[in-house]
Amino acid sequence: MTSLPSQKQLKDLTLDHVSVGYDGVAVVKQASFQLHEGQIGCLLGPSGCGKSTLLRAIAGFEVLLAGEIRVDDEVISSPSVNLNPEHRHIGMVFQDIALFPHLTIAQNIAFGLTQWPKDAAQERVRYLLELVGLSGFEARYPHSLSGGQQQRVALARAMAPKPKLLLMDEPFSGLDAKLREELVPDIRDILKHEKMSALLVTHDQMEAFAMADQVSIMSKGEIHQTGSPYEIYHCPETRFVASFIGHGDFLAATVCGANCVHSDLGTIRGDLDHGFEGNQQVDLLVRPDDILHDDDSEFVGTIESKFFRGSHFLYRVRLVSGKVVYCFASSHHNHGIGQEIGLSVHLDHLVMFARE
Ligand SMILES: Nc1ncnc2c1ncn2[C@@H]1O[C@H](COP(=O)(O)OP(=O)(O)OP(=O)(O)O)[C@@H](O)[C@H]1O
Repeated sequence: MTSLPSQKQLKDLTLDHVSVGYDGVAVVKQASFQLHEGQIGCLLGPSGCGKSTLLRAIAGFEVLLAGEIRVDDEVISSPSVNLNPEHRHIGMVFQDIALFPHLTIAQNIAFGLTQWPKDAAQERVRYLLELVGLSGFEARYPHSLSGGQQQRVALARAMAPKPKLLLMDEPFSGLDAKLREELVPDIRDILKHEKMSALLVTHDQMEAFAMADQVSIMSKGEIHQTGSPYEIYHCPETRFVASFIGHGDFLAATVCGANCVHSDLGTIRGDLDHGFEGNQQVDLLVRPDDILHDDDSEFVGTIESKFFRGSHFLYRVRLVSGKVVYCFASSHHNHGIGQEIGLSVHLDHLVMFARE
């Protein structure tokens, strides 16, 4: 596979205390993060938290109420600057794909290449068709392609003019789960092969983790944390991040010494780097994979409901204290609702927050 000479690539996208809103009311507040050359970033958060609004502001479709957006050292958006979207060299891929139905696949991909010499445009289309695995489809029309194939064409079309940055708004949400699972790593590989900087919007954490180098977690218009998927999962900085990612629950606990807490599920040990003091009341983060079904444990709970997940069950268990936690158990251990099971907690690193 040959690569055409690349044009000037993005060094840094910087969002500096960006506020965006409608009718003067901010729905994105003081958002800051940086995306570096060749990185894939992701805005992840629940519906209505402001992800698309922020993406639209980066694309130039919304005027900022406050803050700055910079590409390299150039301010492209601020309350007094709004560089025209066409001059930002930013490509976009949307959930609804929106290919031109009356154009062939090759014509769709060539759509943004009208300024290119004919030969170079044809070579670019040929290269991209090969890159997205659709060589031989050039003369077909969009309606004759599957949803996944159409989304590959949409990606090729957005990448064709070699934008500095690619913005992707829920690009996989119209596709079924199986197709999504195949397409997400493929698209990541394509972006990485092209060294394309990209920013994805999604509310699906598995998609975010599979695709992105860096994830920004948003809630109610604010970015709570930006970090690698590993940092976000293992070192959540706010309660929201802790509970939003990976079904986190909190156990009431009391610090009982260096690297140890007492809880409803006994004494739990693990690295503790938050500087909490002895006897301090805390909420300890536990996830379903931290709590194991353990017949030998003296700590028991009552199964309130259960969900079959193939290789394992997810049990919802009420502890003696009344607190509800979730735990995984092998699907060979099939317990009934109302039954008591023993539980033990296994944590390497204690993530906790001072009790409010
Ligand atoms: N054109 C608009 N005019 C007024 N309010 C809007 C407009 N577009 C979005 N909003 C509001 O701004 C808030 C953020 O919306 P936004 O679409 O950015 O969220 P989101 O996180 O992308 O949500 P989803 O995942 O559901 O697409 C919501 O309360 C929404 O109702």
